[in-house]
Amino acid sequence: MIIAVDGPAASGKGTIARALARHYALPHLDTGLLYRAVGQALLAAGGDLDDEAAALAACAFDDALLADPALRSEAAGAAASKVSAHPLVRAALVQRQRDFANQPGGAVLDGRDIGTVIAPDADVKLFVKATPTVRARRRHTEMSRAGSTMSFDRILADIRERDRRDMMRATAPLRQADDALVLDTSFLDVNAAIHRAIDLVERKRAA
Ligand SMILES: Nc1ncnc2c1ncn2[C@@H]1O[C@H](COP(=O)(O)OP(=O)(O)OP(=O)(O)O)[C@@H](O)[C@H]1O
Ligand SMILES: Nc1ccn([C@@H]2O[C@H](COP(=O)(O)O)[C@@H](O)[C@H]2O)c(=O)n1
Repeated sequence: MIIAVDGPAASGKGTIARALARHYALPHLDTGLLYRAVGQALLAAGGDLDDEAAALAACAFDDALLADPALRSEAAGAAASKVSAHPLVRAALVQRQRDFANQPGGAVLDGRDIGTVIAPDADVKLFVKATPTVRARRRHTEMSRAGSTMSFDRILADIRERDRRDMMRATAPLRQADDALVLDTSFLDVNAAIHRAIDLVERKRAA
């Protein structure tokens, strides 16, 4: 079974994708990490995030980079959002993601274009969303716990900017697949969101 989980930043899609992978004993790929690694590799090489050729070269990053905790930072997310708009970068990362999705037994992938581009024939597609304010509050809590002093307002502005960039880009923009099931987590805690996701998968499988 292939499960595609898409949605905007801090909507909870990673939390849900990991839980679904555990529940169904499937491998999981956080595809955002790939774009974060490209951005990080490019910056480490002194490159410009707007330079598509340099960003393409950074797609050959060392996989050890995927374990770097620095990839989880807001700065890495913002860099990822910029390099991910380059069509050549997206093209360079497609096959790796499709191979992961199509492995025997299936997989869970989360990102922005899983249900629309990477795995358009996925058995189940979830589109996870929450209001920008709720997402910013979650991110603020997460970052404060990790020692960050970034203000709520700044995080909210970053989230809005990332949404705009991800939705407006020409290639593989963030959008809900026509056959995706929507899961709004704005008023659900983590456990309730996970239960709802499992329920949606079960209903889809039974249909
Ligand atoms: N339903 C929920 N209620 C409260 N907090 C949540 C909920 N879902 C996730 N969180 C928390 O919100 C933060 C963002 O969640 P998560 O990393 O799953 O989002 P994401 O959509 O994968 O983000 P990104 O796109 O940046 O990778 C985490 O700190 C997570 O623990
Ligand atoms: N399938 C994907 C996944 C991610 N991106 C871009 O990467 C940025 C970081 O993603 P996170 O999920 O780790 O927050 C995100 O803002 C997107 O620009 C993508 O384009 N496609």
